[in-house]
This record gives sequence, C-alpha cells and structure tokens, in this order.
Amino acid sequence: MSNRRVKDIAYDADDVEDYDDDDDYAQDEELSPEDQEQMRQGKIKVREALGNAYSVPDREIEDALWNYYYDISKTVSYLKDQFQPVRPKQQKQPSRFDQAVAAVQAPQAKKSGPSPDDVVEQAQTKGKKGNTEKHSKKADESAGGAVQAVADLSVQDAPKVKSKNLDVIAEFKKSNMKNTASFVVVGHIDHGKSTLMGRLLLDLQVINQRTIDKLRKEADTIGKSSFALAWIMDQTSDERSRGVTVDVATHAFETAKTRFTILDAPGHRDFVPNMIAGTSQADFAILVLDASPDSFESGLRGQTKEHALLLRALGVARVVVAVNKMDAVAWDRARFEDVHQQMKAFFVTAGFSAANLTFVPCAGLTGDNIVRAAPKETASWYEGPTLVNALDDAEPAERSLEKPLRMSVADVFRGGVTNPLSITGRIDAGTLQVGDQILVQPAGETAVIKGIEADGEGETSADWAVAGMLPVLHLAEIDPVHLRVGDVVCSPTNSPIRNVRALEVKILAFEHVLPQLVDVHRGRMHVPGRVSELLAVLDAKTGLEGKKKKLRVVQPGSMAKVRVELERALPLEIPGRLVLRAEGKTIAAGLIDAVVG
Ligand SMILES: Nc1nc2c(ncn2[C@@H]2O[C@H](COP(=O)(O)OP(=O)(O)OP(=O)(O)O)[C@@H](O)[C@H]2O)c(=O)[nH]1
Repeated sequence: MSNRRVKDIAYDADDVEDYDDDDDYAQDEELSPEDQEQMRQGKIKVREALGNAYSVPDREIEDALWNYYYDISKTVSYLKDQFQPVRPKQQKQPSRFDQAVAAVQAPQAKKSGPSPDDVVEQAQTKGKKGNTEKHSKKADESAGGAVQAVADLSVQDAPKVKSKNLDVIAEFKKSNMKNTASFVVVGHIDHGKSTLMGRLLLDLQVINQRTIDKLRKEADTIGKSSFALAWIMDQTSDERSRGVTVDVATHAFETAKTRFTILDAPGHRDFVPNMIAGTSQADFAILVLDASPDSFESGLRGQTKEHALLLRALGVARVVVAVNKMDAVAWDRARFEDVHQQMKAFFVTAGFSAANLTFVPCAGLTGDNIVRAAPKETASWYEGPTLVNALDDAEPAERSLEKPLRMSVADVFRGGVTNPLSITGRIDAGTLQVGDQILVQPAGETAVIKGIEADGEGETSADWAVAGMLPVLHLAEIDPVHLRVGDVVCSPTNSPIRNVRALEVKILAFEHVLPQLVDVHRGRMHVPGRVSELLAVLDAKTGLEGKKKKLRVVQPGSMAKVRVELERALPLEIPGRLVLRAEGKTIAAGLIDAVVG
C-alpha cells in the first residue's frame, strides 16, 4: 500500500479504495513540531517546483503535502493537475524595435548600459544626425548596435530561415550516432521504480555524488533516508535543464551501445493517463516487481497486471522485468524463480512472446545487479545480465527514417526574444532539418523550423534530427495558438497526417465496454468521444474476428473491434495506440485498425 492520507482531495475512486478510515486527516488536528518542520520544508520545495507558473494558496499546498505524506513529487503532480498554470498576461507582442534593442542589450545586461529610453533617444538623435555629445561612449556603442539592428530589420522584413538542403539520412549515417531507445518504467505503487532509476543514474554517473549526498541529508531530516534515490528522479524531473515541465519526466543516459531516454511516470494518482503518455513514446518497458514477501502478490492483485495489459494493448512488445528488492529476500533463488514463472505465465497468456521478456533480479536500494553485478557471495546462482546489460540487449527499435515525418508534441514553450516559440517531442518517423516547413495537426497550420536542439548531452544545436530522437524545435511563422501538447507535426507535402472523426479500434477491455461515452487518449492528446458500435469479438491469441453476430457488451479481459466517434477531428492513423477511459478509469486500450473521414 502506498503512503497517502485521504481527505478533501478529489482523488479518483480507484485511488482511495484501499484506505483505512482511521488514516484520515482531521483538518483541525494540531501538527506535531516534527510535522510542522516537514510542512515548512515541504512548502518551500513545492513552491520551488511549481515556480511562478502556478498560483496555489498555502492551504492547498499544505493539504496536499499532508495527504501525500510530504512526498514532494506527488504533491507537485497533484497540484499541477488541480491548478491551471497562470497564463502570462496577454503581453503585447514586443515591437521589432524592442526586440532589436533587447537582442543587442542581452549580452550586456549585467553591465550598466544605457536605459531603453536612452537607446531610443540615441537612435532618434542618430537618425536626425543630431548632437551625440550628451551620451557616454559606452551608451553609444550599445545604442549603435540597436540602431543598426533596427536598420537591418527595416530592410529585411522577416528573418528568413535558410535550409542547407541536407541529405539528412546520409548525414545521420555519417554521424555514426549511437542507437537511441526510450523506455517507460511501470509497476505497482512502491515497488521501487524511482529508486531503481535513481540508482541507475547514480551508478552511471549521470548524477553526481554531491547531489545524492544533498538529497540523502534532506531525506534524513524528514526521517525517510531510503527515499533519497527516488528523489533523484523526482527532483530533477522538476528542474530539468530544458525547463520543460511535463507529466512524464524524461532523463537521458548512455551506455557504450545506446543512448537511452527514461520516461518515468511520476506518482500514482491518476497514474494511468501518465503511463499512457509515456508508453506511447516508448520503444520498450521496464516492469518493476517487488520480490519481497507478499508484495509481489499484492502487486499482482493491484496494478502489475493492469500495466502489463496496457503495455500489450499499446503495442509495447518488449519488456525487461526487474525483479526488485532482492535484498529483502536475501537473494533467495527460489523466490526469484517463483516470481519469474508466475509473471512469465501471465505475460504469455496476455499475448507477449516469451523471447521478448528478460527477467533480471536486482535491488535498486543497494545497487546490486543494476550497473554492477551482484557480488558472487550474494547471488552465486545468477548468471544472467545486469539490468543495464539487459537494456542494452533490448532490441533497438528500428528507426523509421524513410517514412513520412511524424512527431508528437510533448511540450510547447515560449522562450525569449531569440526563440519565442519552441516545441519538443519524439520524432516517431522521418527526418527534419532547419529550414523545413512543417504542418501542425489538428490546427492545419504550417511553421518553419528555425533551429534544432538535439537531445542528449548539452543539447547542442543541430542542423537536423531523425526518428527516435527527442529534439527541441524552434519555430517561426506560426501563431502559438495553433500549437498544443499532443499535436502531430508532419510534412505538408509528403503524406501529411489527416484529421479524422471516427475510427475502428481493436481493443483489449479492462472493464465492461458498452456503446457509451468515453475519453479517448492518444499520447498526450485526449478528446471526448463515444463507443458507437461494438463490431466484433476478437480471438485473444490470433486477433482474428469471431463469428458472434450481435455483440452487446465486451467483457473485461476480452478483445474486440469497436467503432469510436470523436467530438473533434484529430490527427490519427493506423496503427496508432489509443486508450479509452470513462469516469476516471481505463476501460480499454487498443490499436487503431481503420480511420473513417
Ligand atoms: N529493501 C529494499 N527497499 C527498496 C528497494 N527499492 C526501493 N525500496 C523502498 O521501497 C519504497 C518505495 O520506493 P520508490 O522508489 O518510491 O517506489 P515507486 O515504485 O517509485 O513508488 P510510487 O512512485 O509511489 O509508485 C521506498 O521506501 C524505497 O526505499 C530495494 O531494492 N530494496
């Protein structure tokens, strides 16, 4: 069971079902001095993580901290869910002149340069060939730049982006770039997902010892020292260098063979939509299982199976199963074999191929068999790969370079003067380069790529990016209102994706599915819709249509083909992954089989 208290917060019904009443928080209860201190520190951290974008009253932060046992990441993700980011006041678009002035002044911001008024005046006086004596030399230099920039702007109306017309596939081949792969980390609450990933990043030296010491100290002060590793994922996800705040935290690391992106769905409240968002970008998955007594079993009754089924339904074929917390069972071989057999049987029944499953015993907390092998005296019986080796062996997804461009927008951000509008997301197929015109769906608007930051170390600017990468694209010639998280970017000329209103979907049902209203999720995009028709039952193994004519309900655990109609047309195509939710629950997940108008 997880560490939450429940009251006054609108959690999903399935979130709260296993809570003891006496665990409830009486709002008027006095906080102990220890709680008060945790609350104080927690509030500071939550405020930091929320930044200026969210205006959340103290009381709400306190309630959420209390309910999540001072778990900063869960509190933050809950609050972000509940509160809309404050939209920056509709700022007047800075004039070209202001932009030019700002651009010139930017590098000198720290020096005491002339005021903007001075610059304007300088520009005017220079224009009038008037006297310049009253300005200092320093002011002159700076203002001169601005004047020049303004003059340039008047000649050159909008800065055009030149394409180098590169053969991107040839460039990519020349670059000898490592394989890239992204994976999603799933598993039942508290089975140790964050700790495992924190350990991976620590032992691969993506995170340094100083950071972990700092986190340990902080964790100690609130009496939860074992949480320090988990905080690596949680903390850094809130202050990622790109400044991208997304529900699915991403972290990158490299092995000798591959550049990996971890898509970790933080927190478990309303976890499934986060997981869907992560999974829709993932090449494979790590399923974390807690091997300690009873935990594996309660996970099986809980989310372990649901997550495994979701992976399958969303088309993730390959799974590395981390049989975690082996230290808690003294690396008992029999326990590992037992968990292995039970889970394998379940996976195979769910339609996974046994060849695509790797089981790795490990302990995130101690680091055994994550990056370094477990000491022989601990696990003499185990001869398989470490977790990192198993990741390396996970079949690298073939890059769909030759296919038409498809990129799902994971985040949209407005930056400064140089790059006022940027997007990030995974390129699912195709290639792109600076100067390319792109089409953004469903808006049907075009934009020009004026800059690219390739993902990975240092996020260096690049001329191109290819399928499998998660770059940042700086855009021009598009109004930001046309860009939303979940949009699809494609080429306007090479097989653009169409917006559709109805679909036939092959689903795996988790609940009874009837003709009914649903929320249709595709990655980060979701739209109200309805299951309008149950078309056919499908054989769970073969996926072929059964003979039964009139279908009234799809039973949980069975597969079917259904027709789904959307309230708004969305860019969807075969074989996109979809999830249907109703009343806060995932009722089915599946693959698009056909699109209709
Ligand atoms: N003994 C032992 N405990 C572990 C291990 N890994 C994690 N834990 C503990 O298990 C608890 C949960 O770990 P987390 O990493 O927060 O689990 P999680 O799956 O990310 O949790 P949620 O985000 O709540 O789903 C913490 O108290 C960890 O210290 C391990 O390898 N061995």
